[in-house]
Amino acid sequence: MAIKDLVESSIDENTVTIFSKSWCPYCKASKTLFEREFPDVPTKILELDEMEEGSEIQAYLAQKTGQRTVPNIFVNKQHIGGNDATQAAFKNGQLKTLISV
Ligand SMILES: N[C@@H](CCC(=O)N[C@@H](CS)C(=O)NCC(=O)O)C(=O)O
Repeated sequence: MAIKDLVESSIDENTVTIFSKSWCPYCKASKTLFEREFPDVPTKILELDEMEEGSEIQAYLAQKTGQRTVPNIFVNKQHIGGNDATQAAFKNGQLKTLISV
């Protein structure tokens, strides 16, 4: 599958999509937040460091979102951003609202 299709289908087919790296502490914090607060919400986690196409996916995401770092998180097809943005969106209630859409 082309990189663009892989990324776009992941975003389209899951309520929450987290582009992550397995060793990344910010990614761990975001994954823990979704596991704890939204355990029943369909969530796709792609560990880019464990995928052959990981670097290409990261490059495509940078082009698509302007964000080069992981985690790079989407909720209901909307780009949220990294861990800082995700934690802030949780605290102010936006994350719950977006998930419920
Ligand atoms: N403030 C960012 C920090 C993200 C960050 O620094 N991520 C590191 C990994 S822990 C990263 O993406 N480094 C570049 C890379 O791995 O290519 C956030 O909240 O998401």
